[in-house]
Amino acid sequence: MPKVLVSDSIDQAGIDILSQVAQVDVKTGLPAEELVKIISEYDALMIRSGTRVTQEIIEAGVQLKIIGRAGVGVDNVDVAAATRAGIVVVNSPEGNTIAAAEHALAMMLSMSRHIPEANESVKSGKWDRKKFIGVEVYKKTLGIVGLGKIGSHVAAAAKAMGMKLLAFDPYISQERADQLSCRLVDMDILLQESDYITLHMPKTKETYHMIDAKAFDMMKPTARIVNCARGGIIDEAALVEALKEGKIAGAALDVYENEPLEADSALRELGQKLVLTPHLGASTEEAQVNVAVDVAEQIRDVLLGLPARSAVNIPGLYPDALEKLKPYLQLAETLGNLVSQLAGGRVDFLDVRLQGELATNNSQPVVVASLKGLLSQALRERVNYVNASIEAKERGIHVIETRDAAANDYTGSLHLEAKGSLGTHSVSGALLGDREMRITNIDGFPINVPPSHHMLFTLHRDMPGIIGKIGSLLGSFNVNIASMQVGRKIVRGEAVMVLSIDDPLPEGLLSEIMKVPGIRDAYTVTL
Ligand SMILES: NC(=O)c1ccc[n+]([C@@H]2O[C@H](COP(=O)([O-])OP(=O)(O)OC[C@H]3O[C@@H](n4cnc5c(N)ncnc54)[C@H](O)[C@@H]3O)[C@@H](O)[C@H]2O)c1
Ligand SMILES: O=C(O)CC[C@@H](O)C(=O)O
Repeated sequence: MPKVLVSDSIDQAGIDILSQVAQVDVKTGLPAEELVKIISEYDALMIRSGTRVTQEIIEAGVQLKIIGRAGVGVDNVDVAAATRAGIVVVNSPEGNTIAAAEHALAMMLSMSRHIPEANESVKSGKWDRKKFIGVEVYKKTLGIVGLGKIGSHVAAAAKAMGMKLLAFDPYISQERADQLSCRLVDMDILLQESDYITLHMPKTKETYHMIDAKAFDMMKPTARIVNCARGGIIDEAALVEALKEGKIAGAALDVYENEPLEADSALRELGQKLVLTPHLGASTEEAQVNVAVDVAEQIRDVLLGLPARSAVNIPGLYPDALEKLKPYLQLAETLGNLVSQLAGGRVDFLDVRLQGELATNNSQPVVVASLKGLLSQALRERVNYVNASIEAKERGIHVIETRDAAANDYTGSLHLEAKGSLGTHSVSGALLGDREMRITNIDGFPINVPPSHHMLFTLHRDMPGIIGKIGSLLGSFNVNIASMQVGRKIVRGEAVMVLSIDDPLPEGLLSEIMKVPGIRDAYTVTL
């Protein structure tokens, strides 16, 4: 039975799903050194934001097949290292959207009405009403940075509260912004015109310290900022200064550069102007069930050999889409493997031509499968759907993808051309009746053969007697021919012969074949 380690607290609904297929060990709060020591026993790791999955942990996880992040942000996982190691990383992109959006709104309102301090004051026996005069959000301008899933929900709710909306998101269309009633502006305008600013983008090189001293200088002295996205987007030292100097009126933070927030952080000293919560954006009962179930189901599926629907490092596929694509994936792997054996050496360019229905659907996995097949000769079981693209890139293989939606004789077909150190070779293939694979072309010669485990290909001159000679030669070495086909472009010109044979060619037979008059080349392939 596979083993799953759950290293952060996860809703029981997720544990129940995992327990159907695996032994589940829940060990929360492990120090990194301890995790490195035990991870080699596990096939899957399930985390929230509390565990940092470093390269060291990934390298120690020799059995790991999947890392599941019960939440959105995977910035606590070294995804590049996981990809290199062929480990799928999955998340739950939508499970906590509403929870995080509602938390941002709650922060905005509680900051505006001094709810944390008023609550503390009443509980300490006071009845102070003058101290807690707040401000309304109605008719105020809200600047939303990052108009993705959470930002969009915030926009809809804020609009309903009567706020005017600005948005900055370099990757969002004008049309989407219009749908959400947001005026798409550049960041400087958003900083200058907003009464409230709420951050909902990922932490990237681009967004790290995006809100720095310069940004605070541009903001209104009455402005308030909320960060329920990621620590590090706001420069905390600059925020402390901006609040102390009255450059802005208030801030509310759920996330921090270092979590847990240091006990002596200057942020803890800022009183009423700053509302702090300990990364609670996703902490609702509903969201915790959503993310736990979403990620546990994906871990279960991957352990059962099925694909994950929200993998961040491979193209995700829903089961029905996969069911349709599966025979093509097999075809692509077979053709990739075949063309690499025909190429016989280093491949520098792989031209992947998708035709018919393959050109119109989400066929990125077919390209990945072609690369997996191509690299399988060199890397064997080390190459998989997760790392095939990265391995190809690291080997300097340029992939050119072309699509032609016009159907030929088949509903969908695939053509691979490999250019390498020993020349150029190409293969085409298609499916017969949805499932049966056919090789339909080799190096420009039309054929129609099912791939088989052992195959012999010859390039020869199309002339009488040659097929008989090859047949007798194989018979004299006791090699049984399962099927044989010849493909030619013109009569008595060049031709290819493709033989499916029951066993590998015995030693010495290939050189005998090469001696047959008219044979230009001969090679064996194992698929
Ligand atoms: N506090 C929490 O507990 C909590 C919970 C859930 C999500 N989050 C965080 O909230 C953030 C948003 O999550 P989401 O689900 O909405 O993600 P999303 O991918 O749906 O949206 C992110 C948006 O940010 C935009 N963006 C990227 N770079 C940008 C840039 N330089 N400037 C402006 N916009 C940029 C993207 O175009 C996208 O529209 C993430 O950082 C996520 O980790 C936090
Ligand atoms: O695990 C959590 O509670 C936080 C999750 C949140 O930060 C996310 O990115 O989904």
